[in-house]
Amino acid sequence: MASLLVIDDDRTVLLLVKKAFADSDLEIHCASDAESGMVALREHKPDVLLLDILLPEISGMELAREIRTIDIRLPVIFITATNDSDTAIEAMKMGAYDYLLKPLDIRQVRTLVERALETRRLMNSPVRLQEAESDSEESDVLVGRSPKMLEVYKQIGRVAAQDVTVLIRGESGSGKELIARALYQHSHRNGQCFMAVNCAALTDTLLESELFGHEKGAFTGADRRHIGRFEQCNGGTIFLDEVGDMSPATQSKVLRLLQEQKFERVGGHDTISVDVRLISATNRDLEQMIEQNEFRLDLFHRLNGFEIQLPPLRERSGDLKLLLDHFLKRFNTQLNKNITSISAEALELMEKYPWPGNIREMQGAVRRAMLMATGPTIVPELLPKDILEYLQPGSAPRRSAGSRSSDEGGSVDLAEFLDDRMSSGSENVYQESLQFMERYLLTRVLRETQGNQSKAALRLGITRGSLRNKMRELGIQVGQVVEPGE
Ligand SMILES: Nc1ncnc2c1ncn2[C@@H]1O[C@H](COP(=O)(O)OP(=O)(O)OP(=O)(O)O)[C@@H](O)[C@H]1O
Repeated sequence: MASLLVIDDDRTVLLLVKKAFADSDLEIHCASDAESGMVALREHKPDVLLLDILLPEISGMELAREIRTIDIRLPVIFITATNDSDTAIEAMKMGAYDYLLKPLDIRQVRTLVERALETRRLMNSPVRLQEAESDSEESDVLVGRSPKMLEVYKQIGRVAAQDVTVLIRGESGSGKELIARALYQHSHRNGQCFMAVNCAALTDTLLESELFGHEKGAFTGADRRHIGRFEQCNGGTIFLDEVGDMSPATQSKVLRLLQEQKFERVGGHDTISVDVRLISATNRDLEQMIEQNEFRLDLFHRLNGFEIQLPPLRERSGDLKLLLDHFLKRFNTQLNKNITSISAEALELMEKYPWPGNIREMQGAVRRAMLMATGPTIVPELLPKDILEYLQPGSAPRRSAGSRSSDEGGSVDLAEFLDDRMSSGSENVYQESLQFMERYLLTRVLRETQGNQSKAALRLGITRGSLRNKMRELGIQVGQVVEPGE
């Protein structure tokens, strides 16, 4: 379980932080002075530290320096009451993750701590190349021993320790982020920060500010100075995912950063120098984008100090079975299941399917099949429709009135459904569960009444109109069969 340590003598801060994470399972430890803070740090080994810059006996900055000798990767967020830029700059230069101004804003605390936790996770969970059979829960494993993946591993080994930019190319879901993390972990910067930014996930303005930061008042809503990722990650490694999605303005700024290691915050005049290694990734055809003037050729050359081409899953001969075993093992533990095998037919279908979404798609398919399985074996019916339809169009099993499936909400599957929603991080579990149960209830009663809606409404004790509305809302159709709809 992730944990947070707060070192601050101000009780209102401690209370606010506790309130901010009251609904989460984040473990929170508090200390009100440097000495007990150090004891708590050694004892609890937190993932993120919130540290008051003005402690009674020793300044937070000095304490942070000491802490870095114990855990150099610990993201430290300073809490300060003064909005003077010197303190902020000094803190950032020391390698602080970010800083928060008093009075604290609960949402800001939450967002920043969550981001810092994600950074910590990326830095700390090692990516192992799969050599042995063993699987450790703590690390992400790059599974695969196909000749093409062995070539990728060799390339990682060749380039990781060199301080050059790396461009990872490959289809969506093929593992580009895992490769970036493996490069980082095998580099000499592995004691420093690693941050991942998805360029496609943010609007142009937000991305520029996310990467380079902004000054207070730079644009509407910029109510304080924001330190960008490049500044936060000085000395470390930044992974720019979907790099083909940057606007021309951001492309120019990243180019200058790569040429001179310098930039200005949005709306700022000070030039900031940083030393960051850039790893980027894309699934887009950058050469074509260059021809169409959508991507800068000079930036392409700068990003492409070394290129790693990640093959799609369908070209990794033999790896599908290894990945399957890996996911079975992982999800059996996560879902508390005991699925031990896959039928020959289901394996054949999976081997023939081209997996356009690559490993991410396959991982999702295996997880879903395992959630739905009631026996120890994965059989074709448990695979997604796309896979069944690919080889035998029209063959995806229709769920007849007599069949039971988890989509129908069989009561025995409610626990599994909840497992799925909770582990997916859904924040709408109540509504989703109600719908799941309603779908089960309605399909079950309609089946009993052979699709007769008047009789079903009577049995349910609701009006025909309400039943019809509910059926429409839940996508339940009554024909020859009663189908729950997807
Ligand atoms: N070789 C592999 N072995 C085990 N798991 C893998 C492997 N490759 C990818 N995965 C898993 O598949 C999922 C997708 O991987 P990842 O996010 O690295 O892909 P990506 O290429 O960066 O995707 P996108 O293009 O959408 O950003 C992740 O959960 C990752 O852990």
